[in-house]
Amino acid sequence: MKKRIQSFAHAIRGIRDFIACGTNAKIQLACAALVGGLGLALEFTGSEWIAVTLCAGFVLSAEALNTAIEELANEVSPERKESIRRVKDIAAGAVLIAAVTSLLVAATLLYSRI
Ligand SMILES: Nc1ncnc2c1ncn2[C@@H]1O[C@H](COP(=O)(O)OP(=O)(O)OP(=O)(O)O)[C@@H](O)[C@H]1O
Repeated sequence: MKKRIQSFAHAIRGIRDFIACGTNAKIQLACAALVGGLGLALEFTGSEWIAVTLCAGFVLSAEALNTAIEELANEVSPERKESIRRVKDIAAGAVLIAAVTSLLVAATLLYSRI
């Protein structure tokens, strides 16, 4: 049980590091707060809240993994390498996929309200 609690504490510390060192994380959290405010103003339904919560979690998780991969890549290979470029670009691509998907969901939600 102590081990489980420790793992949880490590994960919380990881989230704190992610927010502290990443500008993108702060921007994405601000966007999530904005969408939350919009949801309150527009009185989102239960399924609309589920959709926006999943999207926010999806983007933030992708960004956290991207940040972890960048940190690891910088540590393992500070010199420029084609393989590291690919790794970093693919990880950044994952964030872009999550962000574009979320924007499409947001656009669909807002369109359905017009
Ligand atoms: N060691 C390297 N070898 C080759 N290319 C690299 C290397 N480091 C970075 N790059 C290239 O520069 C880009 C930007 O890398 P950088 O580490 O600066 O990320 P970043 O600007 O913090 O990116 P993000 O905006 O995704 O957080 C990478 O996507 C990659 O194309």
